[in-house]
Amino acid sequence: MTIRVAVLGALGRMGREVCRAVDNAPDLDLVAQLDAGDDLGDLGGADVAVDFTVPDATLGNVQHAISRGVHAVVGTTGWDEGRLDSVRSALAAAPGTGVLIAPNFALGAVLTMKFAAEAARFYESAEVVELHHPNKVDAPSGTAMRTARMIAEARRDAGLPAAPDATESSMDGARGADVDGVPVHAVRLRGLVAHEEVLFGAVGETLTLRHDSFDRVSFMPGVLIGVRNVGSRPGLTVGLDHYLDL
Ligand SMILES: NC(=O)C1=CN([C@@H]2O[C@H](COP(=O)(O)OP(=O)(O)OC[C@H]3O[C@@H](n4cnc5c(N)ncnc54)[C@H](OP(=O)(O)O)[C@@H]3O)[C@@H](O)[C@H]2O)C=CC1
Ligand SMILES: O=C(O)C1=N[C@H](C(=O)O)C[C@H](O)C1
Repeated sequence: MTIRVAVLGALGRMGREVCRAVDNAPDLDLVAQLDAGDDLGDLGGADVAVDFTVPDATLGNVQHAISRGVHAVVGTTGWDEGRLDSVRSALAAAPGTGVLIAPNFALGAVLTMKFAAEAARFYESAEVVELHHPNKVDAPSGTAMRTARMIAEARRDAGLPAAPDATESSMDGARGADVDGVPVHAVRLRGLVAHEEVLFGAVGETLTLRHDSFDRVSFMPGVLIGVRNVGSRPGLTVGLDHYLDL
């Protein structure tokens, strides 16, 4: 059966790539390409809406899709617990509808988060460095924030104390953003696409996990997994790892 797909943010860097990937998939039909200022209407009669827009717009877009019984696959960043709760409330009135929100659709990035969560309990120190193209509007990246939160949760579960840090005075920002107790540093550099390093330290050793997306095509296999499966996963799912049974 063909799945009809609407792309929101279709003129953006990710949206253009998603339109190409959907166009090239024999089992998918690209029925709507919508961008800022467009009336979302009935989303072109889509079964699934894919959202790569901006943090300020994505919640409204998802609520619009849910209100029409259209499943949603969302890569846009800027989600916090309050916004996720709004999605859950909207879904309560549309029990058959599925929403997948994933901060990163690159398989290597999903694995990096998983490996980071596994490694966290063995190390005294952990920090995250994310590196992106300079047109990115948010910092830290959604991926880095999720990685930091997964590390923090694993550290708490293992009963680890705060990582040692004797810094008494520093310039603003020098120690990065504090995400659930894990320092997260953001680099913006021409030439980059999307990259992340997770640094772990213990006495006498370090472990570095690194993932690089050199091209936005790297996100497409994950997006298509989302599009093909969201219809059979009602409710809200956060993270592509759940669709991969990791
Ligand atoms: N989960 C993942 O794997 C990935 C997630 N991302 C995230 O995806 C998002 C988009 O990234 P990127 O493509 O680089 O950004 P872009 O700025 O290139 O694209 C966003 C597009 O959305 C449009 N837009 C703005 N508001 C609306 C609206 N209300 N409805 C429809 N379209 C709208 C923008 O139009 P205009 O420019 O006119 O405002 C623009 O064309 C970011 O949050 C980014 O972090 C990025 C890569 C991978
Ligand atoms: O804006 C981007 O480019 C990216 N955004 C996502 C994020 O904030 O984590 C995913 C990836 O890092 C690329």
